[in-house]
Amino acid sequence: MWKRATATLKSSLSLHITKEGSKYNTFHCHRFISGSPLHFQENDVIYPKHVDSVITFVLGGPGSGKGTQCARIVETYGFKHLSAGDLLRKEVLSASEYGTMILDTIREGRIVPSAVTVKLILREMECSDNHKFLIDGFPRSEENRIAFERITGSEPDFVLFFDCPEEEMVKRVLSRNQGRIDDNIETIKKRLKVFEALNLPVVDHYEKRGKLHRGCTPVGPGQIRSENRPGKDDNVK
Ligand SMILES: Nc1ncnc2c1ncn2[C@@H]1O[C@H](COP(=O)(O)OP(=O)(O)O)[C@@H](O)[C@H]1O
Ligand SMILES: O=c1ccn([C@@H]2O[C@H](COP(=O)(O)OP(=O)(O)O)[C@@H](O)[C@H]2O)c(=O)[nH]1
Ligand SMILES: [Mg+2]
Repeated sequence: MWKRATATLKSSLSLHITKEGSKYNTFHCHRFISGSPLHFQENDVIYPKHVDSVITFVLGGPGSGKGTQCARIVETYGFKHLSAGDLLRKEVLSASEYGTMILDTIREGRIVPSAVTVKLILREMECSDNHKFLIDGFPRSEENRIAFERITGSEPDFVLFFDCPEEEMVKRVLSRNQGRIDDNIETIKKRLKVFEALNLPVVDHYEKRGKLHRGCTPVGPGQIRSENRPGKDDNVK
């Protein structure tokens, strides 16, 4: 799966690179400059369809290896990696009016309101010179997905889904050692429930749209195994 997914990414990339007259990063979101408050109007569309960025959503349960694989994709393909969780944690550390709400939500393993998360993602996209984005850990619910698609007026080009046995995810999160407030057994149990109830419907949605590329990462650090070739481990690089 991995080679297929990256080959598709690569060919899409060269298509985009050779497309004449493309205008990357010409987001019509000057209202949303870095540091601005996180307010949306009901009918805001701030990322019009004609913009030629490559958007890849990276989904999977807590500890499935999203962040790890994103770092490798960045090394190899030069995408800009945007981790929704990292952006939310950064917002907590800033003087944001939403800091307390975000922290409480993360502590309880729930999902932050879509308007806040979408705004943080778009703010980063706007500031980047890159036109290829890996959006890691978002959308986490159908509500997230619908909000992103409504506000940006676009769908992702690809969706990568890292499948991993629950037991392995729990083991990895408990030994992650990043000092995260939600990496404890109580919160993990809640996150896994939320993942199943709210995130898997997003995965199903993109599978039906033919955009989903599945992989699994239960085989050791930095490795990924293709579900199409069981037993044949495949280094990402
Ligand atoms: N294939 C793998 N095998 C074993 N451990 C892994 C693998 N991929 C990632 N890890 C480790 O598991 C933990 C969670 O990985 P991470 O990439 O942060 O997952 P996610 O972003 O999906 O929560 C990290 O400590 C990471 O080093
Ligand atoms: O789009 C998002 C991404 C993350 N989160 C919150 O941030 C936490 C940590 O997310 P992250 O992606 O960092 O966790 P991971 O899956 O990588 O362990 C989640 O459990 C949610 O509470 C959220 O509300 N919306
Ligand atoms: Mg992560």
